[in-house]
Amino acid sequence: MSVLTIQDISKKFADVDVIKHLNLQVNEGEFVSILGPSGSGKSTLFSLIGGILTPDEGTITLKGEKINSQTGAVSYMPQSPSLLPWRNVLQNVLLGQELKGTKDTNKAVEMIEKAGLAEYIHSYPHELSGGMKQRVSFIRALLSPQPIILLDEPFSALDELTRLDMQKWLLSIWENNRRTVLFVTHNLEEALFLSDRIVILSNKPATIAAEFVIPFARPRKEELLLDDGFLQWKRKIYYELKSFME
Ligand SMILES: Nc1ncnc2c1ncn2[C@@H]1O[C@H](COP(=O)(O)OP(=O)(O)OP(=O)(O)O)[C@@H](O)[C@H]1O
Repeated sequence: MSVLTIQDISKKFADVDVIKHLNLQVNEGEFVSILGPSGSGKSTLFSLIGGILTPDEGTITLKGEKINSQTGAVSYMPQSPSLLPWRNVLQNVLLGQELKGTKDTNKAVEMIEKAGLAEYIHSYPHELSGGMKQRVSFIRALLSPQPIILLDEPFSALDELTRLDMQKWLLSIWENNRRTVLFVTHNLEEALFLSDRIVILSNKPATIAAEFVIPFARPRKEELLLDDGFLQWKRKIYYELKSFME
């Protein structure tokens, strides 16, 4: 069943077409990644879905309801963790639920413990590392009641090893929860490792240039990254991406 349906949306800034006639559907429990050249309109697309921007044309529908220009309908995790500095870890995790009037402290505590952050539950953001802040931010998104989570390059600021740790962690948490996720990344390997489906945006004006259903079984383990099948897929999508950058 489709959770998010984007129908024929277009967006211009001044006279420049940034998104043109873009169609995309995300199904219940699916993990879909969006890959595209820099400046192709990935963040603009997220701002449209999040209601921060209004499309010039087209419709964005969430579970059958039109959400053009509507903020708060989706759960959003930005590139840098936007934790409130005056709230501790538990209070930050509960924020998304509080805004929607549904608070489940026990579940929040359980998730924080599962994330290996039990001893930091009453710590403040300035006492956490970058990876820890991202975990808190992701748990908050995961526990928010909206039907879809948008993740905008959540690991881009992390070093390579922390990034791999975070990918493995996110995957294990997600495979146990199966929330519907739309994920933006520049990193092809990351998209392949995490996703059920990868969508490639064309250069500006952005439209869906190609789409791949990723067949690797779940749960996925780190060893997959070295598997021949994985490398073949990486090559295939790499050439597809490259053809849009030339
Ligand atoms: N508010 C705005 N006003 C004018 N132009 C804008 C605005 N926001 C974005 N753009 C332009 O729209 C295009 C797409 O930008 P966007 O940030 O969505 O791309 P992106 O794919 O997320 O880029 P990156 O991968 O580098 O983060 C760019 O050419 C950008 O300059």
